[in-house]
Amino acid sequence: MSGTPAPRRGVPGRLLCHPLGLASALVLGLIVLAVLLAPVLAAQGPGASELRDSFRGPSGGHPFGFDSAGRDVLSRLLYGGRTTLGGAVLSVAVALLLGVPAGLAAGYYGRWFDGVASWVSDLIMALPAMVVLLASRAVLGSTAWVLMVVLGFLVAPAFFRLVRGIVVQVRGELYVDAARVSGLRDARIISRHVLIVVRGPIIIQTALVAGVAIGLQAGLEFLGFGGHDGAPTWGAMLNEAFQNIQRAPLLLLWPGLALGLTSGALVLLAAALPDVLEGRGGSTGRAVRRTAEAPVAPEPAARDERAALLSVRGLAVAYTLPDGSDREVVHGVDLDVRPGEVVGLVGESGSGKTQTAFSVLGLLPEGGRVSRGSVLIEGQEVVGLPERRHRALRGDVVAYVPQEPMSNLDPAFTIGAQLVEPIRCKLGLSRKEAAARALELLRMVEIADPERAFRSYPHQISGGMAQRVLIAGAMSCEPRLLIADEPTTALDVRVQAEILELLRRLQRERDLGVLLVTHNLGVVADLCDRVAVMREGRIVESGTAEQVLHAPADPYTRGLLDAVLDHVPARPAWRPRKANA
Ligand SMILES: Nc1ncnc2c1ncn2[C@@H]1O[C@H](COP(=O)(O)OP(=O)(O)OP(=O)(O)O)[C@@H](O)[C@H]1O
Repeated sequence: MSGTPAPRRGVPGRLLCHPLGLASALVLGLIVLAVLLAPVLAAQGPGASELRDSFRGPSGGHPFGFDSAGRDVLSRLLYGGRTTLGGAVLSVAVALLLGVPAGLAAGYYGRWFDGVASWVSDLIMALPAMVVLLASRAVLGSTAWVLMVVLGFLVAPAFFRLVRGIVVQVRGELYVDAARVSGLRDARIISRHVLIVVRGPIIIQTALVAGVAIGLQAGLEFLGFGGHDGAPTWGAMLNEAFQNIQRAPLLLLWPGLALGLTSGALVLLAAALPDVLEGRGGSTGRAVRRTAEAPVAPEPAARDERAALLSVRGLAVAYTLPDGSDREVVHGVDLDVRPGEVVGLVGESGSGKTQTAFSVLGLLPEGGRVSRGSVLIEGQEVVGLPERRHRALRGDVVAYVPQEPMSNLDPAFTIGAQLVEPIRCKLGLSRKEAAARALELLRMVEIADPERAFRSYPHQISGGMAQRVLIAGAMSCEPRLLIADEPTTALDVRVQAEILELLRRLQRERDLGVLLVTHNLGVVADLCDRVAVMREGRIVESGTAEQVLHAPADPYTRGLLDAVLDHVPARPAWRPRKANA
């Protein structure tokens, strides 16, 4: 293995490199610090009032002036922040305590607990939060902290759903099975393998829920239902200021600003956290995960021979293992796809086909990176390309059709919603235009009733239809290169043939270049112009489909072809042992 991986920054380091994350964290940090230091920073106590100071404007020691009762506005803002932010922290804590363990247990164990917990969660989510809060105020009394606990209870399903959804996916991962097989207890598996996956989304959700909690709490207080027994809060200050809006409109500004800044900073922080937690974005080190080394420039002579659409030279992919060492899984792959050409990448399981395809897409899993080599897409080097620019290529120039259609569709959204969103995002169309385009795409992939499919959820359609939907999604931005990773493996034979026919038609009509990852030599013979055979991370043979399938040069390719069962005679019918004797 050549080269050492660049050191990976920690989360604080990555936050410092992310302008949006840094700005929002700074604003939040300053607000929290000011609120915590209220006794030091405030000119007087929050309740200290002098009637002769009523509505007095800003002055030296009182930069925000005085309210209707002659109380210092800045002091009340600082002390009020303690109650407002404290209430949000309490709500979030209750929501985390209820939602996360329940989501972990429901997702991991499933069965009756999942059914009951999901039902309760749906029920709570269906309740109108403001009405429940008003009703609980009437029943439980007007203590604000009690209301915040109720609010935590109401937002707990947000955590439950998030955690459960992720855990259900993780539960089926091979590494979780392996941990089970190796005898690890459930608690250990959850803490070691599952929590690590959900912690990022939980942190992001926490920032969002805190913003919602602050907004709801302020809304209640603004309506006069807060119940902090005279203690200042930003919502109550808004309420008081609103009553005097004619006399001193400026009084509305300060609590409004405090609420707006805090909620805005929380939302922006939540938007930045995915990049920060996954090590994307930022001004430096953004491609650390994917490319630890500067790409090796291709030889000038080789560059001339490189294909116009996709050209891979000397590609190596390495993973950093938990003990810090590196394991190279793809060792110097060369591959070309020209416009209008279908290239099959074949090889047995584990030979490195998917890793090669993911390197082109810039989607290597966590821990994996292109350790050397070059990948040109339409002449543009993508090894070392910042994630933002690589993302721009995905969909527009290169699209991907995955292996398991069902698990690649989000069960929570209709097919239409899942097609429309990326179309809007990538093509900048309005919702209506994007919906029309999605229907056109569904028609293009020969779905019999496109309107119905558009309205359906993934569980309401068949596997073959789901694969057509994914092909429709892949074609939405008219890509020039399609990477299809075992697109028919999960389907029955008849549907396989239909999907292959569809791919063939689209490829021909649009002059698409296709990289078809497969272990099925029948599919290769059916569809591919050229074939590259992979074994243990290396291309052992490549050539036209005719050459490779009919006159294989490498013993490994011959072995693969010999393993095809076409000419093997069927076993004789089973007969009872007695009859055999
Ligand atoms: N996240 C990972 N961490 C470490 N090694 C990995 C990881 N993912 C894949 N590998 C290794 O990379 C090698 C190539 O895997 P790859 O998924 O590319 O195989 P494949 O040829 O696509 O097989 P299949 O047809 O089964 O998908 C395998 O040895 C695998 O163990």
